[in-house]
Amino acid sequence: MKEEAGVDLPQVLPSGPSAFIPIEEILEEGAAQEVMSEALLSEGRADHIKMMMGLHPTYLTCFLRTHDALFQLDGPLPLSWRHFIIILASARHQCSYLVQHHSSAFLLAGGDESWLRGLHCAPPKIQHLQTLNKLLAHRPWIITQEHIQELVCPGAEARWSLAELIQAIVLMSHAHSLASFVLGCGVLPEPEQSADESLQMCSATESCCARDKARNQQEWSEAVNEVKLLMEKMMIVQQQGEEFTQEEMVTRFERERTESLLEPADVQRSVLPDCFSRFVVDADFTYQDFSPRGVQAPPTMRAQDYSWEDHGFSLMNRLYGEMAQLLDEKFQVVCALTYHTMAMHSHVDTSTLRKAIWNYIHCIYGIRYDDYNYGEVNQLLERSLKVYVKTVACHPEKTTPRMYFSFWRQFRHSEKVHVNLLLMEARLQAALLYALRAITRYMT
Ligand SMILES: CC(C)C[C@H](N)C(=O)O
Repeated sequence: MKEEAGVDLPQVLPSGPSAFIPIEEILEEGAAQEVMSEALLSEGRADHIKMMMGLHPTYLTCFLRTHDALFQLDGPLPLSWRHFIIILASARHQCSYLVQHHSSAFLLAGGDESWLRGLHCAPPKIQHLQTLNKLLAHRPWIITQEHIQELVCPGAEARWSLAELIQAIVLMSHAHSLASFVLGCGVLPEPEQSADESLQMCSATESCCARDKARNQQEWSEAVNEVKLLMEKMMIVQQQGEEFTQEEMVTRFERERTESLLEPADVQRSVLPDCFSRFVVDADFTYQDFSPRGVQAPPTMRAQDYSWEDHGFSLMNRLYGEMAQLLDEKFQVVCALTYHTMAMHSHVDTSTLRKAIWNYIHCIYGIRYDDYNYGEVNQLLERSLKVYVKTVACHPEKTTPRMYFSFWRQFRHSEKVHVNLLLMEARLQAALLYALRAITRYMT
């Protein structure tokens, strides 16, 4: 952690949408946008998540379409159930923002108050989702057709129809990845929510705040050089015409993956507060599996064998057509999102960098692209960025202000939020791919 020691953390922000980003910066970049004004007009105010996403209006429009479809349109599951499923999913990542928001929405939708006492008070049918919830959140590659069968097979007590199940799967994965966004961007509770959790987070920020201002000058010029260096590397990567053997490509993928597994993980276990533990079964189950021989890597899924474009989309299109289209559009928008900027530079082609981030997240989830050279991930993503990305994608509850401020010190906050958008969508797609693959196997 030596390289992080010199990071200056800004003064604590007492209020606003994020503990990491000054409110002025969010308003300046986001508030003028049309989508934000629409949200303000229709609901009287924009919530913190929307304010943060409002930094990227094209994405926000698309996100809201999916979000509205999940909670407004007809569908097999009653509205109160949908909110309850979100509570179960976000509790796995200790995301109090989402748990609180959806607890209120659950009651507003006519949900039975007693369910909020804990999972054991909900009907057995919902309780049966807990294994899938756990696997989707932490180790989706383990999901098999048997998990699907247990829930949908005709003999099963409190059986799930495939249409219901696919909706539940989308809700759970949506919540897990949104929890990554909330915790990765330091989103603060809404004024009406109780602030306990985030207060803890703020005091952590505060405690490592006071630093000597004079040193900033020198750090800034170092940071400026880092951007230049990164842009040079991007040019080199773009011009590289080198061909590698398939073995070499696989080795490079494995190298990245092994390194990512060795990043400091959440070995320290803390006791789960009751507001989450009542919705969580097997709280010790997380991304990493520490077997007696060390850390176990997820098995590889080759994108050529199962990809969103060629397989996942068409299956989802059959089972939950409208959602397949919306998700597809959201994936395309997030992957194409660019302003051609890099910190203080403009007119830059950032595609290699954005692709490296996306592919790194899929790599952490065991998904390998045959035609991608993972050496690029190594060249373009600095270590502190990798630590942040892995933490937010796999253990978002462990994100600290220090991690947020350590990477890309010279970049704009909106660019770090951009990283979070890539991160949450890549994570969502990875989880969906494994679940859909299991459904395909169940159906054939
Ligand atoms: C994540 C960032 C490096 C993205 C960059 N600002 C762009 O417009 O493409």
